[in-house]
Amino acid sequence: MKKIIIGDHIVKSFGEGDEKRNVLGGVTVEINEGEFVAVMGPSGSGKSTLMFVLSGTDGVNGGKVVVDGRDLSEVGENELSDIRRTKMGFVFQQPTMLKNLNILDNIILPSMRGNRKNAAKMTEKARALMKRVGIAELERRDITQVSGGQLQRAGICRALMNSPKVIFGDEPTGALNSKSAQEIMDIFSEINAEGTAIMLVTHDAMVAARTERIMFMRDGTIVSDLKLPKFNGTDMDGRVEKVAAKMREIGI
Ligand SMILES: Nc1ncnc2c1ncn2[C@@H]1O[C@H](COP(=O)(O)OP(=O)(O)OP(=O)(O)O)[C@@H](O)[C@H]1O
Repeated sequence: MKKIIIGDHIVKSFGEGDEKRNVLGGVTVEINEGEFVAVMGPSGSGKSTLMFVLSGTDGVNGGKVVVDGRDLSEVGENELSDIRRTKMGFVFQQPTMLKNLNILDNIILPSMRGNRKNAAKMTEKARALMKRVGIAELERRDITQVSGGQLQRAGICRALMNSPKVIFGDEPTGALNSKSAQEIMDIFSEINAEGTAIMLVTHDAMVAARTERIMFMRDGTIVSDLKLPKFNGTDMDGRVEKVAAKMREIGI
C-alpha cells in the first residue's frame, strides 16, 4: 500500500533554553493512501501539533515528514505551498470564512489564488460540491445566514476544491450537535470511499468509531493504534464500545 504521509521519528519542541519542551517526542507514523484515520488523546497530548507537522503547516525539530514521496525538509517555501495547496485539504472546527463574501465565493476564493482565468471552471466545481453535500441552494447566503452544520459543509467543499489526496480535520465536528456531526461524518465517509485519505483529530468516540484506524496519543507519543474494519453502516455500537474501551484503558 502506498504511503501518502510518513512521519519518521518526529520531534517537535516549543520554547528555548530551560523553557524548551518536547511536545512530540519522536513520533513515527505512516498514513496509507485512502486511509481513514482518527487521532484521539487527552488535551495537550500533541494531537493538533502532530497534524500541523504532518501537513507541513509547522516545521519539525527532528526527524522528517514525507508527503506523497517528497521529504518536506528538502523542499523550498514555494514547493511546500504547492504541495499543501494541491495535495491537502483542511477542515477546522469553525471554518474561517470572509464575512463580506457569500458562501459560494468563500468556497472558491482560496483555490483561485488571484487567477480569474479558471473562474468559470472553479464555480462549476464548487456548485457540484455544494450540491453533493446538500447546500446547493445556499450559494448566495452570507456566512452569518447559515447553520453551523451548513457552514461546515461549505468548509468541506472548500477543502475539496483542488481534489486533495489527504484531508486533515482538526475537530471538524467539535462545534456541532451529534446529529450534524454524524451527517458530516457521512460526507467524510463518502469522500474517503472515493479514495481520499482523511485524518481527523477528535475527542468524540462516535466520530472516531466511523474511521478505520484510531491513533491514541499521550504526552507526545502514539501509545496505541486501533484498527477497525471500514465502516459500512453496521455495528456502530460495537465500534463505539471498542473505542470507548481503549479510551478508558488510556485514561482519556
Ligand atoms: N505554538 C506553541 N507554543 C508553545 N506551546 C505550544 C504551542 N502549540 C502547542 N503548544 C503546547 O503543546 C502541547 C500540545 O498541544 P496540542 O494543541 O498539540 O494538543 P492537543 O492534544 O491537540 O490538545 P487539545 O485536545 O486541547 O486541542 C500543549 O501543552 C500546548 O500548550
